[in-house]
Amino acid sequence: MQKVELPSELRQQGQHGFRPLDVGIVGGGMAGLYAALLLQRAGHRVRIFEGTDRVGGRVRTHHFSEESNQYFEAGAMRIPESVFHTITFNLIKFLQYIRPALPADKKVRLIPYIISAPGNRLYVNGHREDGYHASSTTPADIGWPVPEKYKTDKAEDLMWKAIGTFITDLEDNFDKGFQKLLQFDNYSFRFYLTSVMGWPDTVVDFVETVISQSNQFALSVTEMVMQYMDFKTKNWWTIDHGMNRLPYAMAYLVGYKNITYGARVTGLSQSPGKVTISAFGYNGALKATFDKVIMAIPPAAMRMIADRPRWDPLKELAIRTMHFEPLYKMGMRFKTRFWERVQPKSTRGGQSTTDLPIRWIVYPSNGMGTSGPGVLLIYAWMTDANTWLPLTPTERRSLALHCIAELYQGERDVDGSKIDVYDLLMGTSDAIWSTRTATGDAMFLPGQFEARFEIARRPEKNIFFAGEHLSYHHTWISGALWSALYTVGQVLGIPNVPQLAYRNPFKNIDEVPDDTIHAEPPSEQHGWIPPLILGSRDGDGAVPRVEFEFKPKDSMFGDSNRSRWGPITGGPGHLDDATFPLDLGAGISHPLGVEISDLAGPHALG
Ligand SMILES: Cc1cc2nc3c(=O)[nH]c(=O)nc-3n(C[C@H](O)[C@H](O)[C@H](O)COP(=O)(O)OP(=O)(O)OC[C@H]3O[C@@H](n4cnc5c(N)ncnc54)[C@H](O)[C@@H]3O)c2cc1C
Repeated sequence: MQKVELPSELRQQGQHGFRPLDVGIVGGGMAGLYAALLLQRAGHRVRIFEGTDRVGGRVRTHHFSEESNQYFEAGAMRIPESVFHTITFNLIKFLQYIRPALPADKKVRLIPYIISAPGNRLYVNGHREDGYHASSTTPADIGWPVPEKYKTDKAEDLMWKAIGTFITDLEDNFDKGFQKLLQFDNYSFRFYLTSVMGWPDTVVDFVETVISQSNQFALSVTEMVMQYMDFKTKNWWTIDHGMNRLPYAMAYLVGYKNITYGARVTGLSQSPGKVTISAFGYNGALKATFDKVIMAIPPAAMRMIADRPRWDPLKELAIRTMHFEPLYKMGMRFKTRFWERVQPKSTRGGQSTTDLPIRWIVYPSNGMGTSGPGVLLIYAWMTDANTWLPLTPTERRSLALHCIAELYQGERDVDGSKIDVYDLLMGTSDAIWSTRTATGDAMFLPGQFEARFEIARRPEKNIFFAGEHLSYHHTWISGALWSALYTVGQVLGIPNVPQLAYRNPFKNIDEVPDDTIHAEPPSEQHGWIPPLILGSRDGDGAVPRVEFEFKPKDSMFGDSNRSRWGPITGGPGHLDDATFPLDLGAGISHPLGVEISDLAGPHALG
C-alpha cells in the first residue's frame, strides 16, 4: 500500500473525534452539487432539495433528438483553458479518474471548442466583413463614425489598452490585483473609458458593439475586467454529448437517494444548532431539520423564499440588489449544416457577430464535418436578450429565421442550391433565462463588488450561502465551484478545503499509482480511516439522519391509499429511505426552471 497523507485540517478533524454533520443543500446547480461532493468527501451527509425535475440549473443541454450532435447548450457551453478555470478542469479529471468508474452515459470527455474560425462573419449596420476574430475589426472596416485617430484601431487593441494592466496584475497576484481593481468598482465601465481613458463616446460604442453586447459597458469596471480576462484565452473546451454530463455525473456520485426533486424550498427557520427547511411541491409538503443548510440558489430565488428569518439590513440589501443580466439562447435545427457548406465563406465552429437581434451565431464545435442535420445557436445578452422577451415562441422563431436569412442572403450551398433557411429549418428551441427565475448571469453594477459581495456570502449562524454570484468569477461554472469551495470551508471551519481533483485530497500524489483515486480511503495502517463517503457507493452511510415530516397532497393518492394520508414522519434512528420523498413533483404548481419552448420549423407546421 502506498503511503498517503491527508491535508492536516482534515486529519485533525478525524483525530479529534469525528461527528458527521447532516447538511441540507438548497439548489442542485453546480454550486449545490459541488458542495455536496466536498462535504461527502469529508465524511458528512447531505440532502439536496432541487425545485425542478433535474439537476444542473444553468448547465443544461437540450437534445432535439437522440441522434448524435442534435443538441444545443441552453446554458453553459464552453470552458476556457485559463488559470481561473483550473477548478472546473480538476473536477472533470476527478470524474474521469474516479474508481469504480462512472457508468458510460455519465462519462465526461472534453472536446475542443472553437472560439473563432475562418468564415465567421461580422455584419453591422448592413456592412459585411469577414469576422474571423471579430475583435480585430477597426471602425474603418465597418464605416463606424469615430475621430480620425481611432479609425484604424482594432477593437481588441483598444480594449487591451483600457484593461490590460488590470489583467496583468490579476494574473501576477489575484488578491492584490483585485484590490487594485476595486478602486474603480464605483465606476461604470463606460464612465471609466470616457473619463479615465478619455475615449469619445463613439469609440466606446464601437468597441461595445463589436466585442460585447448592447449596454454591457454600464456594468462596473470590476465586472467587465473579470469578464474579459478569459476571452483572450486561446484554447477552449466543451463536453462531448453536452455539458449536462457534468452535473449528471456529479448527481450520480452524490447518490440519487440524497436528492429530492420537485422540492421548491419556501421556508427556512433557525433554532439553536438546527435549521428547518420547508419545501413544497406538486405531491405534497416536506419539512426536514438539519445541522446546517447551504443556500445554493441565485438571489432572486432567495427573495422568493418569503418565510425565512430577516438578516442584517445590508445582507437583505445585497440579496435584493445584486444584479443579474438576462440571457437568451435559441437552438435552431436545420436539415443540413449549411454554414459548413456555403460557398465561398463556409465555416466550422466559432461565431459570427451582428447587430441584428440575434447578435451572435454560435457554430457548433461538435459534429463538425458530418452530413445530415445540424444545430445553430443564437445568443444574446442583457438589453439584446430583453428584445426577445415580449415575443411569443412563434414570433421568436420568425425573427431568428429572418435574421439568419438576412445574413445568408443570396448565398449558395456547395451543391449549387440556394441557401433557403426557411426551407431548411426543422425546429427551434429556446431558453429565456430571465423570466421564471431571474437567473441569467450575475453581472454586478458599479459598487456592488465593493459593497454587497462580502456581506452576501457571510453565513447567518448555521445557514450558509453559495452560487456563481458569490464568486469573483461571475458567469462561469468555475465561479459556482469556487463559491462552493469557499462555503464548505465556512461550514467545516477549515480555511483551505482542497478542490475535488485527480490528486486531492492526498498531498504526495506521486506515491499513488495513477489509477487510484481518492474516493477510496487510504489504508488503516496510517492510524485513521478518513471519513470518505460518496452517496452512490456508501449505502445508508451517506444518507442524512434527519427529522422530517411529509404531508402528501390528498389528490395525488387513490382511495386504496387513504390510510397513507396525513403526515409521514421520520427521524434519527428510524429513517426509512422509502418514506423520505425523492420527488415532490416539479413544474406544475410552481414553475421554477427555465422556460424552454420547442417549435417545429414553419414548413413542418404546414
Ligand atoms: C445562457 C448561459 C450561458 C452560460 N455560459 C457559460 C459557459 O459557456 N461557461 C461557463 O463556465 N459558464 C457559463 N454559464 C454560467 C454557469 O452556467 C453558471 O455560472 C453556473 O451553472 C451557476 O451555478 P449555480 O449553482 O450557482 O446556480 P444555478 O445553476 O442557477 O443553480 C441553482 C439551482 O437552484 C434551484 N432552485 C432555485 N430556487 C430554488 C428553491 N427555492 N428551492 C429549491 N431549488 C431551487 C434551481 O432550479 C437550480 O437548479 C452560462 C450561464 C447561462 C445561463
